[in-house]
Amino acid sequence: MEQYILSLDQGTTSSRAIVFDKKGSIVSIAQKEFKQYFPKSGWVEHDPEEIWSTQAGVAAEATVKHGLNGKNIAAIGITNQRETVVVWDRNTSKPVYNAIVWQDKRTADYCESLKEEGKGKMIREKTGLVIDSYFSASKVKWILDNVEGARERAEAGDLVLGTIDTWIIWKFTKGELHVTDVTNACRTQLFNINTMDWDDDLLQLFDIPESMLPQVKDSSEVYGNSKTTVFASKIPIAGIAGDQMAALFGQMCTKKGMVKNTYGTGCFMLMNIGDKPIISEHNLLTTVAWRIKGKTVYALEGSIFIGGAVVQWLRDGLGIIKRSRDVEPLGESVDSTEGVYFIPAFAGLGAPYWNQKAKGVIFGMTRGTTDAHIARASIESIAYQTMDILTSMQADSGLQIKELRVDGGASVNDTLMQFQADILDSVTIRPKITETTALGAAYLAGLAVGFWESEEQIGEMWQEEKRFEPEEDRSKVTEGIKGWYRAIKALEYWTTL
Ligand SMILES: Nc1ncnc2c1ncn2[C@@H]1O[C@H](COP(=O)(O)OP(=O)(O)O)[C@@H](O)[C@H]1O
Ligand SMILES: O=P(O)(O)OC[C@H](O)CO
Repeated sequence: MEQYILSLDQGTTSSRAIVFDKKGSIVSIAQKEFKQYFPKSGWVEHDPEEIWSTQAGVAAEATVKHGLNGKNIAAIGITNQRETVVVWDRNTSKPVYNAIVWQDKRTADYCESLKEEGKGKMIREKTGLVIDSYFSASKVKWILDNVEGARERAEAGDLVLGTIDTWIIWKFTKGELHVTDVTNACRTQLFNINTMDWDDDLLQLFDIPESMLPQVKDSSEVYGNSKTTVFASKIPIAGIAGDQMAALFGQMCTKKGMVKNTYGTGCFMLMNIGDKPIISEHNLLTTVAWRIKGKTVYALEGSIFIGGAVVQWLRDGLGIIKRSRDVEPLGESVDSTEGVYFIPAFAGLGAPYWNQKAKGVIFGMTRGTTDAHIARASIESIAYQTMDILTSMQADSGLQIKELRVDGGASVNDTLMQFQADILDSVTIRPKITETTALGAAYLAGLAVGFWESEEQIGEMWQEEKRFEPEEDRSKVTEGIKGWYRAIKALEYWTTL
């Protein structure tokens, strides 16, 4: 009976399931969006039961669609939106509150107070992270402090916590497994990336009982078998990774110095830095990329808040394009931006600037500026922001980047990809399969059950679709970069006035 790997990709706005064959090709996809809850300004929640029902639904749909059943599935790999956290009762499996999503800012003041108490250095050294409401720890503390009876129940050992991978596996195994992997654990802000274990000081600081924590596993191993009615047969669950780390693996960035950038709504860039964590001096995060057979690989990570979203703004805010893809011919209709720079800091500036007060600005307009120049400057802004992160990564790691692997919705834009190659002076490569997140989780699961034999074998399957070589004449590019830094400086100055 033909065998496949089923990859479950539980994202921020939708649950997806993709079936991969032995060649690493997609044979079937199913996707379902679910509801976003915004109970107050800055709060973002998901219903954990809906996360589970949509995920289970698409898992069955993707399998059946291709005429398969559970017996055709050699293993399940799971990848997920990171940091989002659920607290539930270990006896009834009922969540005590909605999942608090990574974007949720309700604990921002509490996090500020930790900074003021001078906890930043200790937390950075232990976790590789900055203090921020983005991570799970302060969210769990909020639930324990604000949901009636939660703290008592947690202290009595009745409540458990989990990132979304943990929640899905709990549901898939009917509460038999309470596990996570190192990539998800390291985004909770409770996990020490040096000792690779939960950290007592951090548990004490955030006031979270140890009994709530899942067991931390490798990213590729057989954790247990599925036990639900979704599939009649038992299927090994054999791979787990947070979505950005799964994408790094799916892009086969398995050697030190390899980098991927995902161009979605925002952009997430990760660089493989090998087997030792480097604490960033340029405001990047240090994170675990994966652990396979006990061997840990670390990554530096930088995120851009507004990436492809700038194109959505051109479409929905300015109304100068009808569909996202129209940005490309519009931007291509002029040879250059003619000195126009757009910094789309709609939600402040992320790494490496971390300027919360920054707002979007357009500099350098003349009477001759048209929608085409603005469109071109928008595309260039995505590439310039990416350059800023890569520059920091190179400085932190001492490694010179020769190629960038790309994926995500905006990576289909050839103008953007060529410009990216030009300003980085690095080859930019788009793979044949841009579903790299799901692919990474499939690879991790497939490796654990012997569906694929080795990383080397997988590396041979990985195929590029198109490569963009950098412009040889550097003069125009250098001028352009200088202008970007002037624009950034001007914006930073403006936020201090
Ligand atoms: N041709 C294009 N050029 C530039 N950006 C694009 C293009 N097509 C889609 N996008 C952008 O890609 C983003 C969607 O990418 P996707 O990977 O699906 O994002 P996410 O996973 O964050 O939802 C949108 O912000 C959209 O504006
Ligand atoms: O679900 P995505 O693709 O928006 O990814 C979310 C990230 O994991 C948040 O850190």
